[in-house]
Amino acid sequence: MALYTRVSGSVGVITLQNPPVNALSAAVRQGIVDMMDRALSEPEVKSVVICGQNGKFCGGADIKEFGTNMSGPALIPLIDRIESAAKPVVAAIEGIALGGGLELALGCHYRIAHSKAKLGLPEVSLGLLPGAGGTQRLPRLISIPAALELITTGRHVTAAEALQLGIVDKVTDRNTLDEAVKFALSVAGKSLDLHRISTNPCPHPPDVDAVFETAMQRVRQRARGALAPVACVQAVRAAATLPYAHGMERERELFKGLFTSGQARALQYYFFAQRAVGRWSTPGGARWDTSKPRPVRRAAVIGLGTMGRGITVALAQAGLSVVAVETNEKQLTEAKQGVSDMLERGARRRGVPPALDKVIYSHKIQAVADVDLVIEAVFEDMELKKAIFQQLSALCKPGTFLCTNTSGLDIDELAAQTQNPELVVGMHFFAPAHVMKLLEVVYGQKSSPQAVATAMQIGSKIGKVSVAVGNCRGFVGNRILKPYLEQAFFLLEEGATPELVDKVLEEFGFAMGVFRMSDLSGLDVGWRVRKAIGLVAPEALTGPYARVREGHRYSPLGDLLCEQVRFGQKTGRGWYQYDKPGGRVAKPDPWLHRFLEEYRAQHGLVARRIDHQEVLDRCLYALINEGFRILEDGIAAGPEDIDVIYVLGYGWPQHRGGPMFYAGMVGLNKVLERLEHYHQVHPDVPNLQPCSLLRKLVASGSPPINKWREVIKKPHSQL
Ligand SMILES: CC/C=C\C=C\CC(=O)SCCNC(=O)CCNC(=O)[C@H](O)C(C)(C)COP(=O)(O)OP(=O)(O)OC[C@H]1O[C@@H](n2cnc3c(N)ncnc32)[C@H](O)[C@@H]1OP(=O)(O)O
Repeated sequence: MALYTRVSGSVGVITLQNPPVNALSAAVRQGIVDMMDRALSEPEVKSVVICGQNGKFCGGADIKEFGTNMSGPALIPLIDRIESAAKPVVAAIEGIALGGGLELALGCHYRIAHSKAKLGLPEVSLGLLPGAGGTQRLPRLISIPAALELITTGRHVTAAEALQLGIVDKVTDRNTLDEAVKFALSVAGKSLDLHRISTNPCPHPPDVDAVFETAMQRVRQRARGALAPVACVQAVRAAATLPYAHGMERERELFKGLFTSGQARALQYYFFAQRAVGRWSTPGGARWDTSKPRPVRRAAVIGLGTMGRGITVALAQAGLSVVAVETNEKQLTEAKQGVSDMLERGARRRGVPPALDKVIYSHKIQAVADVDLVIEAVFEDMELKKAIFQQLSALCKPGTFLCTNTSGLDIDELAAQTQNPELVVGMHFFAPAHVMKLLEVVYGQKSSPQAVATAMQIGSKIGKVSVAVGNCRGFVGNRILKPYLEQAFFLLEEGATPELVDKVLEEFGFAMGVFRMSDLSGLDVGWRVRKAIGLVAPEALTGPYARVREGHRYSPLGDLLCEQVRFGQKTGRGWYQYDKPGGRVAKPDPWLHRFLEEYRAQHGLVARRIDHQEVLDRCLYALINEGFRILEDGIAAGPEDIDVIYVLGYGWPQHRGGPMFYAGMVGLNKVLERLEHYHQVHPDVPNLQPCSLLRKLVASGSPPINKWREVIKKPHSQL
């Protein structure tokens, strides 16, 4: 709803009231209409101010209303009514003016913002475009190139940048409402002709066609199949080429197309999923709302390889004091330089002083004695990690949380090395650790609720989306990755090439196909893990057992490449070739094609033509099937956890919501039917055998994703 008050005798103040972000629900829209009528009809009122309750102007349309039978006044006529009012209307922007909230402000004649406010049109990240005149008013106000950039990226701008761009008229450090009222008094009775943005012409750059062509190329490249960014460019083009009324028609038409799209549903699901993962729970009954984190002032990082350096930077940038330990003197010297460079680069980008003084370096593990939390980030070797956990347990002050950045080793085995296993949790970062938004917080059998809560809180403090998951080999992300990789290898054995598989996955929207990704992250990483668990044959096997492990089909292709020191980009050769070690541009490699032919001949495999659909089906459905197993095992509390992990950590396209959401979109019965088919063709591949939770869901009538937890019936259900 909206509240109306009169201040200073002649200013009508309309306050939007809809916590937590004053979203434009039906009740708020109705409130604005009613209060505007009142303000315009009271003869004593000479000007109007619109503001939001609790220091937030407006977070835009109420996303929870999308997909329901929307009632109440429509936003476009409401904004038009404000703009055409005969009395000046001033938006007093505190906190946020986003999406429909900024569009509402653009309908006002003036905008005053607090210096800490953020403004933006982020609809593109919800699969939409600004559909209440934003695509037509913003270019008229700030120019086509600037509007294109903001609308196609959804970027939030600071009040200072908004002032520079011309989005707001004034920025204040004082009480925004008081300033807006003063301003409203000063403009009462003045002509509003130049302040009705929709009546102004859209300023044309001389090379307008080139501007749109470049913008379209850029969004198509970045969008990887997403519809909204493309529609945003088309809508802004309408502002540049059509009169306002026709531009609005075009905006409405494009908005309608997006609003009902699967992509918009997926992105809106993903928006809420990212928030839902914060309401974590464990099968033991620990929960986000009953577990209190302990404050962490000083942390330590053990091991300053690539991951340890990134973690150090992430912690220091968030203001934590860090003791960075590396026992190898040469590595320590390099790490000091590397961490300092990263901190300086990050500080330059963010316009703040570098947090160099937050990091103390040491080559002695004893330096951790006084910290509140340690993150071990040494080489992925269980024996080495065990030894370190024994040392940490003896050296650290009582109560220090001991965390490991392992990407898949057993947390309980590490916890068992310590005197206080309840203090041990996994904190699995993704490379580069100071950049990637994802953190898997892995609880073991004995992890205390406080340890989980503390790791989750550190995650949010350093800007990560943290997901609490159970302990199993590979946790959630790497466990799901395994059957996906496995299918990709099998497809090569059967006749595909890395180029074909990658092309299909990239067309689906993955940031990178599986083989290009593997070359980037290094083939040797998985090889070492496979060796440690006894999957890699000590010498080249031939005959029927060469491609079988533990009674199931196994592809040694990755191992064979590693034996040739083809580790990917770092060695200049992997599934592709690169112009030099460390090169980035993947080129098809005739050597690899010959190698595959010889391999097939050696193992009596006959290459067949593999179509795109089969590549997609087998890679994605094997992955999704493992996702259902993870839910069944209670390793993830709900499908949102898996989806957020896969989007943020593994390049799954956001506009497809995540693998579990995608399964629901495709239809669970179709996923089941395809898995049954492929398992029949490949009975020696257990990962293709449909999991019983998937069967159970289909038998329950394939409920929507927000009802899956009722079928899973795990104790830590949150939905
Ligand atoms: C003809 C059609 C006309 C107009 C169409 C207009 C389209 C739009 O306006 S679409 C909406 C555009 N707005 C946004 O995209 C903003 C989305 N929100 C955010 O980015 C952030 O929430 C934030 C506003 C920057 C606040 O961030 P933070 O302080 O970190 O809090 P959160 O945890 O993110 O949010 C708190 C709480 O609020 C819920 N929420 C936020 N925005 C909305 C919204 N627009 N509608 C409904 N609910 C919203 C959010 O989900 C959180 O609640 P949970 O219960 O925890 O999920």
